[in-house]
Amino acid sequence: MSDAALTPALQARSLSKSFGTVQAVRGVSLEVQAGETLALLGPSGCGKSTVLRCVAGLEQPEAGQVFVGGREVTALPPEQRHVGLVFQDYALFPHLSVLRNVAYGPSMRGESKPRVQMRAREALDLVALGELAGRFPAQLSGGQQQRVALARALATRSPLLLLDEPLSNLDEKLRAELRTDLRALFGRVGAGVLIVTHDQREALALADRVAVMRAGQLVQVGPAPAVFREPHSAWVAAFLGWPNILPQGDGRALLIPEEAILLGVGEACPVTARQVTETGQTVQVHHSLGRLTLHLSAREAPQAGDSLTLNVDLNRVKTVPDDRELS
Ligand SMILES: Nc1ncnc2c1ncn2[C@@H]1O[C@H](COP(=O)(O)OP(=O)(O)OP(=O)(O)O)[C@@H](O)[C@H]1O
Repeated sequence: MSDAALTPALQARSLSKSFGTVQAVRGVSLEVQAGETLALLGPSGCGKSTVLRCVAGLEQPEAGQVFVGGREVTALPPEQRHVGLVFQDYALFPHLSVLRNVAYGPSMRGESKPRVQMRAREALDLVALGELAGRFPAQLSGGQQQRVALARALATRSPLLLLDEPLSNLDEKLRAELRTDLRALFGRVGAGVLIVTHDQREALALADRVAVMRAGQLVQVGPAPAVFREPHSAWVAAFLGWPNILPQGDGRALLIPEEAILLGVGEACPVTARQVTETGQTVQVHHSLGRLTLHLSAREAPQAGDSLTLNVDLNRVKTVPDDRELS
C-alpha cells in the first residue's frame, strides 16, 4: 500500500470551540481514513456542525489541530484546505448551468478550461447527471440539485469530503434512494468522508464508522453496526433508539435487545399499553425486570390479549453505566 493510502484523509486533534459561554466542542479528536466514511451523530446542539466547520476552516477552534491528507491546515482559510463541502442548503448558483456550477471549484483553482470541463463532466457522470449538464438549478428536482452539490464537491478531487445533513431537505423516498446511491458513490471515489447527521438510519446506511457526540464531546466511536448493537452507556442506547433500558438504581442500567425477548415461554406479563403500527403493534408489558416495550408483527399481534407470555434471555442482556442524567 502506498504512503498516500496510509495517510488519514482527516486527523482532527483535541479541537475545542466556544461561542461566548457555550462550549460547543470540547477536546474532540477524530480520524477519517482514505476511502472511509465516518458519521458524526448526536442530538441537536451537541456540536456536530461546529466540528465540521472547524475542519472546513469556517470556524477557528481555540485549541486543537486539523490535518487534511497529512498536511496541517489549522491556520489556513477554507479555500486552501483542499476539502469538498456539501451543506444542507446546497446553494447552487442559480444563474449558472449545472455544468458550470460543478466546474466552479476547479476553475477557481486556475486549471485550464478543457481540464476544468473534463473534471466537471466526470463528476456529473459519477452522480449520474451527465445528461442534465445544460440545465439550470431551477429546472431540477430537489434530489437532482443535491446530487449537483455533491458533484461540485467531488469535482474538487479533494481527499476529504465534508457533508452536513446533506439529505435533510429531501422527502423520505428521495432520502432512501440517495442513501443507497451515496454509499456506492463514496466507495467509488476513494476520498475520506465526514458526514454530520442526527438521523441514526442515515448513519447506519452510509457510514463505515460512527462517532456519537454529546454536549460537545465524543462519547463512543466505532464500526457502525457495533455501536448500534453494543452502546457503551444508557445515554448512547437511548439516543440510538433502544426501547428497553431498565435503570437498576445503582447508577447502572440493563440494555435488553429485541432478540433477548423470547415470546410464548416463561412469565405471563400483563399488557399495560398497546399501539397499532404500520407493521403490527407496539405493546408495553409489566415484567419482573421492569416495564418492557415490544414490537409485535401482524402475525404475532393477535396473541397479545391481556397478558403476554415471555422470557428474557439474560445472556443477551448487557449492564451499562446509566449516565442519562449527567449534563
Ligand atoms: N455562531 C454561533 N454563535 C453562537 N452559538 C453558536 C454558534 N454556532 C453554534 N452555536 C452553539 O453551539 C452549540 C453547538 O451547535 P452546533 O450547530 O455545532 O450543533 P449541532 O449538533 O450541529 O446541532 P444541529 O443538529 O441542530 O445542527 C449550540 O449550543 C449552538 O447554539
